[in-house]
This record gives sequence, C-alpha cells and structure tokens, in this order.
Amino acid sequence: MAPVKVSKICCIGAGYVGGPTCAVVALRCPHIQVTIVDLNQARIDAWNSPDFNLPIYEPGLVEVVKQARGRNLFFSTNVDKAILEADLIFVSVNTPTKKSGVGAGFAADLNYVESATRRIAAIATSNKIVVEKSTVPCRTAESMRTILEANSKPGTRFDILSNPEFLAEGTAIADLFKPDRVLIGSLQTQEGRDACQSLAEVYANWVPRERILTVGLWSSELSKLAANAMLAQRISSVNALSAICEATGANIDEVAHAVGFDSRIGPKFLRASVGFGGSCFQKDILNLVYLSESLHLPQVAAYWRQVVEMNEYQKSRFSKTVVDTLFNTITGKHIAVLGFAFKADTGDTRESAAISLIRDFLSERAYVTIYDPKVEEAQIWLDLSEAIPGTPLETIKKYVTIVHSALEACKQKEAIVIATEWKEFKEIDWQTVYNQMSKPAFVFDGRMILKADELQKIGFKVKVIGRGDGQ
Ligand SMILES: NC(=O)C1=CN([C@@H]2O[C@H](COP(=O)(O)OP(=O)(O)OC[C@H]3O[C@@H](n4cnc5c(N)ncnc54)[C@H](O)[C@@H]3O)[C@@H](O)[C@H]2O)C=CC1
Ligand SMILES: O=C(O)[C@H]1O[C@H](OP(=O)(O)OP(=O)(O)OC[C@H]2O[C@@H](n3ccc(=O)[nH]c3=O)[C@H](O)[C@@H]2O)[C@H](O)[C@@H](O)[C@@H]1O
Repeated sequence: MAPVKVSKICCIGAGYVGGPTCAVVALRCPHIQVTIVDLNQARIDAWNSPDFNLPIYEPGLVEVVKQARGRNLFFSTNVDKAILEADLIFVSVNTPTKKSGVGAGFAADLNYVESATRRIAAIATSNKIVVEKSTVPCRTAESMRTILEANSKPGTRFDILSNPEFLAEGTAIADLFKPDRVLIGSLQTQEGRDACQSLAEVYANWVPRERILTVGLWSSELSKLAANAMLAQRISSVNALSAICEATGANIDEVAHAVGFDSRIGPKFLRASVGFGGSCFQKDILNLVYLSESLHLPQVAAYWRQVVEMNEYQKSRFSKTVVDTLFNTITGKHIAVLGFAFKADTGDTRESAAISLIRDFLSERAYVTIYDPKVEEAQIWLDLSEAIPGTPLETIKKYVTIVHSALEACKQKEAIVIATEWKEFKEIDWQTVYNQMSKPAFVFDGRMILKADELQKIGFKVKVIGRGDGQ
C-alpha cells in the first residue's frame, strides 16, 4: 500500500484544539474538505454563527474561519456522516483528569477518546487514518487500535497515528501558522510509515519539511506529556526562586534575565507569576505522575509531583501576602481582582490562578470585585461555585461583584490584585484609581506588569511577586 492522498478530513471535537487546528488546515489546504464535528449543539451553532460569534476567543481565529467556512471548512453535529466520508480523522476530544475510580485525581479520563474511537469503528466502511490529537497517556494508541480492530467491518483497515498539539492559547493561530515542530508518531511498519507520510503531506502544505518530525508512536505520545511537564517545571522553578527573592531583596526579573541569558537555558518561560493555570499543565503532569507510579517508579513520580505542589504553594503564598500586608485581616475589606482568565488573550478560565485567589479571599470573608475583558459573567459564577462546593451561589454573590471595566472594579477598594497579565491593565489611569481608593491603597502585582516605582510615586503601597520590599 502507498500513502493515501488525503482529500477529506473529519475532526472529532470542536474545542480549543480541534477548532483552531482544523480551521488552519482548511485555510492552508483548500483542496481538502475539512469537517469539524461535536456532540455539543450550542458549540457547533456558535462556530456556524452568521456574525462569527465563535465559541472561543483566540486572536486571528475569526479571520481564518471567515476565509474558509463554507468553502472547504464545515462545522456539524453529524458525527457519523463526517466519519463515513473522511479518509483521515483527528480525535481532538477532551481528556480531563479522572474525578473518581482508579487513578482519580491523577489519571486521564479516556472516556471521550474511547467513545469517539468506538463511533469510528461502528460507522467506518472504508479505510481510515485515525489521528490521536488529544493529549493522552503513553500507549493509548494501542487501546484505540484494539477497539478499532475488534469492531471493524471486514476489509476495513485503520492506521493509527499520534500527532499531539503544541499550540498555546492566546497565540494559537500564530503557533499553528508557524509551529516550532509538527510531531507525528507511527508504528514502524510499512503501513504505519505510509500513514505517517499521508499526514505529513497535509502539513507540508505550509510547514517546512525539516520541522515535521516523525517518530515512533509511544515516543510521540510521551513527548507531549514531557514538553508540558518541562515547560511547567521552568515556571515552578522560577516561582520557587521568586520566594527567595522576596525574602532576600533580590529581584526575580533580574535573576530570570541573568539566568536566561545563558544560551543553554534561554530566556523563554521564565516569568514568575501567581502560578500557572490552564487546562493542561497540571492535568498532564498528574498524568505523568500516575504513569510513573504505575511503572513502579516512585522517585520519578515524586519529582514531577513537586512541580504541581510548588504551583499550589505559589498561589497560596500570594494570597497569604495579601492578607499579611492588609494588617493580617481582610474580613469585610474590599478587594478588586483584575483578570480571571488563566493568561492574557484568552477567555479560558480552566485552572486559572485567579479562582484559587478569590476562593482564599472569600474564605476570609472579604468582598471581591472582578473584572476580566474576555471572560463571560456566567463562566465566573460557574467556576466560583465549583471552587467553593457546598456554598450556595446566592451566598457567593453577596461577596462577589462582576463589573465591566478595570476603573469600575478599582473604585473605593482597599486593594487591587493583578491576576492576569492583560495589556489594558498596564494602561489604567492609576492616578484616578488612587484618588478613589481607601488609604493606604495597596496594589499586588501577581504578573509583574506594572511600573511599581511610578505607582509608589502616586502613593500606592506596591507588592510585586518576586520582589522584596523597597524594590
Ligand atoms: N486547550 C489547549 O490549549 C490544548 C489542549 N490539548 C489537548 O487537546 C485535547 C482537547 O482539548 P480542548 O480542545 O481544550 O478541549 P475542549 O473541551 O475545548 O474540546 C473538546 C470537545 O470534544 C467534544 N467531544 C467529546 N467527546 C466527543 C465525542 N465522542 N464526539 C464528538 N465530540 C466530542 C466536546 O463536546 C468538546 O467540545 C485535550 O486532550 C487537551 O489536553 C493539547 C494542546 C493544547
Ligand atoms: O497542552 C497544552 O494545553 C498547551 O499548554 C501550554 O499552553 P497554554 O496552557 O495554552 O498557555 P501557556 O502560555 O503555556 O501558559 C500556561 C500558564 O503558565 C503561565 N506562565 C507561562 C509562562 C511563564 O513564563 N510564566 C507563567 O506563569 C501562564 O500565565 C499560564 O497560566 C503549552 O505552552 C502549549 O505548548 C501546550 O500545547
């Protein structure tokens, strides 16, 4: 068998990965018909909305969808039809951390991957290349193959590839246009290599060949977990150093700059923060911890677990700084939290550090006013309800207010906390804010985005993550 020339692609899962990834495939490959399917009708309706009110916010995404939708890019809930027609199927469904049962709190919940795989097996009447796009534990492709082969119709063959996604939210479109690398894992058989080449040809429409890496299936699966673990490890390392900076008077910005100048270390991903968030870092590390434990490698598991523990410590350390600085009590005090998303340029709040901070403030019975330029109000209520189980939303609403501008949030507060590094927070009229605040007026910069010296000149008391007092 020679490599198949792909002409129809189906992507199962129209989320943060499936949507942008396959929209870019459609844009860059006008000769390929791409159908992105999902069981969630509301999500598909949003992708199809006439005014391009898409279900996720991602800079540049609307422009991509505008060019390709209706041409060779389609969004649908008709999963079966798209499976039936496609010669290549991306599985881009969610793989959250398991909430109950064996491995609860650590292992990936592969329920969605399994049901998508079973659907492919039940529907397909011709050969398919099935591509694992979701982040999965090492050797998941083997389980997928077993399910597909056990349920396939006679004469139908499935080739399984691993093609993990490395895009970051907020820069997804730029990352997809110009990826550092595209990784494709396949079985090292002739059929496996042919399938790998078929997918490589799709990417080669816009990605330079030397950036398309082909490896074995298990290496590809593990490389995704490894990349996220090592990125998160850098943040936990720099955050651990930020605690030392605060205690000694060193400045984490200067330390990270000096350390990152070493070409072996490099400058990226060394920004101290109030803690990393996002749907994947914690989930994927816990997955690696679970894998290590399953393989009877407790020391390896403990090593990676510490990256997550340091992140938890950083978040609670920051909350404690706020309480300590506000004279050891925030009960009844009014605090503005600027930013709710887990990072700038996204409306995604999954595992956002802001949620932990607000939960801590509410446990001290402080009043919190939240502003985020992109996060929907309903999402904030949902996240807070989940973060504080057992407390009715009505009670939470007595303490929390959501507003529509930073200035409104800061009015008459005792303290302002920067939780997300939105650019607009740098451009706030701080003099006006100061004039309207109770005194002393405190600012806690959990993202190192403000000019502390200028704020101090205005009269603010400023605490910046990773900086001792007086810096
Ligand atoms: N969010 C991110 O930036 C990145 C995520 N990943 C990985 O990609 C995968 C997907 O992540 P997201 O896109 O963020 O998740 P998501 O939750 O935004 O999207 C997943 C979608 O799959 C749909 N779905 C689930 N089961 C289905 C089924 N059987 N048939 C049809 N649709 C189904 C859900 O309704 C949902 O809309 C995860 O494994 C994640 O770890 C990888 C790189 C980046
Ligand atoms: O698998 C995934 O889901 C993705 O996870 C991350 O992407 P993402 O979570 O979207 O965003 P990042 O830019 O990595 O930021 C993650 C968190 O770390 C924080 N961060 C990042 C960098 C830094 O120097 N300091 C820091 O605190 C961010 O504020 C954010 O809360 C990876 O960067 C992607 O390569 C990967 O594909």
